[in-house]
Parts: sequence; C-alpha cells; structure tokens
Amino acid sequence: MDLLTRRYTVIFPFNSDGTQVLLGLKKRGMGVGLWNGFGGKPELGETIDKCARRELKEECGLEARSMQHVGVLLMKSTTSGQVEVFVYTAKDIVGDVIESDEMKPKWFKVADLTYKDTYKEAREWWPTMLQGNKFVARFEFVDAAITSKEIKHVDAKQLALLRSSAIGP
Ligand SMILES: CNc1ncnc2c1ncn2[C@@H]1O[C@H](COP(=O)(O)OP(=O)(O)OP(=O)(O)O)[C@@H](O)[C@H]1O
Repeated sequence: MDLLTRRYTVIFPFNSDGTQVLLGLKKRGMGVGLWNGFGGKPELGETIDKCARRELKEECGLEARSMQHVGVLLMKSTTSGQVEVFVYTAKDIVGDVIESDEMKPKWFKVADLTYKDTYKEAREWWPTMLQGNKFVARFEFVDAAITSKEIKHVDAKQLALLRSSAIGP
C-alpha cells in the first residue's frame, strides 16, 4: 500500500442459519443509492478489525460477537485512484437493527440476491464471499468500466499477513 491508497472496511452480517444477509442502502456520500455491507474508513490509530466492529454498530446498531476477515479488495481506478477494502462477515450478532444517518438496512435472502443497485464489481466477488471462501480480488477501472479483474482464493494465514500489514500503530 502506498500513501495514496485509501483503506476501508466493509462487514456483512448474516442471520443465524446463514440464509439471509443484512445490507444497507447508502444514504449519503460515496456509494449513495447502492446496497452494500456496512463500513468505512479507520480512524487515526484504529485497527481495521476495530474499525469494522465500530462501523457495524454505528451504521446498523448490531454488535458482532465474532467476525471473520474473509477478503481483501484491491481497486485501481483512473478516476478515484487506489482503494483497499478489508471484507468481513459476522455470523454471530447481537442487538436490534436500526436505521442510521448513513444506511437504511434490510435483510435479503442470499439465494435471491439480484445485485441490483450494488457496486458494479459486487457480482464478481460477493458469490465467493457468500460461498464462505477467503479471497483477494483485484479490479482495475477505466472511468466506470471494469477493464481487469482477478479473484484468488487464499487461506486464513495469507489474509492474516495482509491484515497485519494494515494494523498500523
Ligand atoms: C470500491 N469498492 C468498495 N466496495 C465495497 N465497499 C466499499 C468500497 N469502497 C468503500 N467501501 C465501503 O464504502 C463506504 C465508504 O465509506 P465512507 O462513507 O466514505 O466512510 P465513513 O463511514 O468513514 O464516512 P464518514 O466520513 O463517516 O461519512 C463504506 O461503506 C465502506 O464499507
């Protein structure tokens, strides 16, 4: 990662039997009008794990009793530069779902996801995540078009290495 890479987290909560995923409709800023997991930028000195937990609570009211780091997205775009997104899932959650200033949450059946009104690349990597695989995905964009993509399955150790390089102070 260089200084110009922007780092984000995104976390996807699931119901207890894993058949439904909670998505949020972004109400403002980046990705407005699109369904996505919950997340955002780490605060100064915050680990990405803590960021993922905090954003989940702030944006939809849920707390993750446990969560799994399942992937990393590496995006390069002619319009918005480089982005690195750490992807988490949470299958053991507590609390009541609430709407926040940023997100309008809604449960979706995993089997019925249409990818309508999601980020363009979501349909490329969400299936890998939804099948329970760990991955690193790279996308390149020229303007809004995907010009290159690669999705690699990785193991927990490889992800831990990527995560440890992003932990910061
Ligand atoms: C490019 N491909 C991507 N695919 C999937 N998710 C992506 C993403 N890039 C960023 N993310 C997510 O996008 C939101 C931006 O966060 P954003 O609202 O800017 O950050 P944060 O919540 O810190 O904002 P405030 O500064 O508090 O408004 C946040 O949901 C984060 O999870």
